[in-house]
Amino acid sequence: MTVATASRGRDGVAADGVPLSGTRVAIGRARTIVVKVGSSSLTSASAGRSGRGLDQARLDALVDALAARVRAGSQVVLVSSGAIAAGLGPLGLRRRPRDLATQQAAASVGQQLLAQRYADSFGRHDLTVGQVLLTSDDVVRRAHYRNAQRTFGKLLSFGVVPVVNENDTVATAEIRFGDNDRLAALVAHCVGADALVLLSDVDALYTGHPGLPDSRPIPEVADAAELVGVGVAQRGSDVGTGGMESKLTSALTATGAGIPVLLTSAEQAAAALVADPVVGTAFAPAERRTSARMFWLQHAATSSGSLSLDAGAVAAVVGRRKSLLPAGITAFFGDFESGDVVDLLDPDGRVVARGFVGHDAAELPEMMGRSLSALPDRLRHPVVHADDLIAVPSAEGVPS
Ligand SMILES: Nc1ncnc2c1ncn2[C@@H]1O[C@H](COP(=O)(O)OP(=O)(O)O)[C@@H](O)[C@H]1O
Ligand SMILES: N[C@@H](CCC(=O)OP(=O)(O)O)C(=O)O
Repeated sequence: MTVATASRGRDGVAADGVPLSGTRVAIGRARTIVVKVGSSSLTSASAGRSGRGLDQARLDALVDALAARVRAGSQVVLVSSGAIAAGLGPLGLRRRPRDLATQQAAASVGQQLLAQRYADSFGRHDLTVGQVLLTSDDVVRRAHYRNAQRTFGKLLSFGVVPVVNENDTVATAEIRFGDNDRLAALVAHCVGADALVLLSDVDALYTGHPGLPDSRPIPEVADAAELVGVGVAQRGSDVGTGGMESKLTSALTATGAGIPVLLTSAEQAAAALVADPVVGTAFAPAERRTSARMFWLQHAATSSGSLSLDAGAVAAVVGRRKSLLPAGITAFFGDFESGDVVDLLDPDGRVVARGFVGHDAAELPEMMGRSLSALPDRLRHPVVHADDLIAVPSAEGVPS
């Protein structure tokens, strides 16, 4: 694994003379910044009556750092986990429940507490917060997405700090994000953020699990390819859900949309949110920003069906960015029409790309496995054109 110097944008020099990558300079100067904090960073064992509970000192320290950034002229959106963790104590639960109904009950109680704590804490800085609870429907459906975008815009124009969480209480298994790391990347895109800061209980991304003696922090990630070989544990902490894998997926989602990302611990929030942040791991934005249409296709849209590809078609579509031709399709599922969104599956059934399909499902039986030249004129065009296709990023190749 290489530990590269990510320096998209102009490099700089921190106050103490340390050279700063362009990514870090951009994060330090971001006008609109989305900050995500995980449950483990807002709770502690000592703060809870039975299990972990909301830790007011930790929450206040985070809010102080965010308020300083607002005072410095930035617009800040906070994506905060912690509703379920905050609800455990009041319900007499010792640990995070596994079943959805009890998680929802805990979130209902905990979100209320969390929102009140944030309102009080930001109030110390004369800042007003606005609660925004989202389900995946709010980003999957374009009209809802634009509605959320307008709401964020209005809140920010009033100088309000939006505090976002998943609407756990009403989200059913089907419409759940399940982890706020992904939600934070989508919110960053939605508000047109200039930077995303992911705050967790670990100070950086490490080459392996931070508990292992050989693991070393990675200061800069210039490209997703550098993550191959990095070891991540899939499970999160006892109170969180995501784990490091979901943070990497979130970081790659944001950088793919041209948004630089800083990953560090909530304890370093003050150092992460100043002008020249030297802490944590900085992920450089991709050189080419994904268009809003393709970002939506890649990360948010629900698919109407799927196409199974043979290995050659996967290599052509994902590796060489070619159009998907009927010869490489081995099966299809769903009743889609031309223009609908479909998932493209590799021979192991993993989603490797998504696209706007160019044919109705009813046309495919006649086309599958055949070359275009063997088809009648009306069917002689790609099943998914290269311009309508996007590979799905994953933190795969990142074994646990
Ligand atoms: N390669 C790695 N680098 C850093 N942390 C890792 C790595 N692999 C696993 N982790 C673990 O991921 C955890 C953070 O995930 P999680 O508990 O879900 O955080 P949060 O509640 O902040 O979302 C850390 O506590 C750390 O032990
Ligand atoms: N929406 C849930 C948090 C889910 C989640 O992603 O948690 P975490 O891994 O701590 O960021 C809650 O508020 O409890």
